[in-house]
Amino acid sequence: MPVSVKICGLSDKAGLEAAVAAGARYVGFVFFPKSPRAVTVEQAAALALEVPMGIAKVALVVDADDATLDEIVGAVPLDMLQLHGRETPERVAEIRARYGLPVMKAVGVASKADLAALDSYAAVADQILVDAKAPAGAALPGGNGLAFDWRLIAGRRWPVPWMLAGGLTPGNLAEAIEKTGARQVDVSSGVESAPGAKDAALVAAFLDAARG
Ligand SMILES: O=C(O)c1ccccc1NCC(=O)[C@H](O)[C@H](O)COP(=O)(O)O
Repeated sequence: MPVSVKICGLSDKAGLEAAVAAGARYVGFVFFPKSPRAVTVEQAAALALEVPMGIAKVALVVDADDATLDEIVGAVPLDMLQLHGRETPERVAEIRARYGLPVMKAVGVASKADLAALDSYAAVADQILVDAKAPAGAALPGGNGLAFDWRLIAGRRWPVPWMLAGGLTPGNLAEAIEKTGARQVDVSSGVESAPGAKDAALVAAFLDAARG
């Protein structure tokens, strides 16, 4: 079975077209103003209209309040919310109930101590994103192009679908899949020529690597 790919941090039509042409299963829009990949609600709404049926449109938010989420969900046709901040399991459940959209909770992993959180979130979210933990003081809570030690999650499984993220590239994807058993993967920096600029050739190479 092929590995499903999410291309995150799409902010222009060219990047989106590259992800669609290459065969991405999910496309992600980042609603975090400090990010080089940030989109406005208007930009995301326009991009979302270009996404063919069958490709899930994911809004990535960081500790968003209800007013912010109301605005995004009201304007952008979405298939999933990705929570990439310090949202508690209770807040995850609240957002899921309020918007009626599947919710994927990102959990940062740097050491064994971080693994318990994956179980807690897997009990309330529709999917979990197993990502590298952002370094202390990092400007961004994700999208830093850093990998974690994949051996930490080797053989681990959760009761919901999960995605592997963090520092994936066309060059290391095969090893990451082999070591973790991931059936879904998420990438942003590893398919960019500069922060925020998706590179069509790298996107295609990443999807090729996912197909094995
Ligand atoms: O990409 C961002 O700028 C970003 C900002 C704030 C929170 C999360 C962000 N990105 C998350 C991702 O793109 C991915 O879900 C994941 O962290 C993998 O990123 P990368 O290591 O760059 O492939």
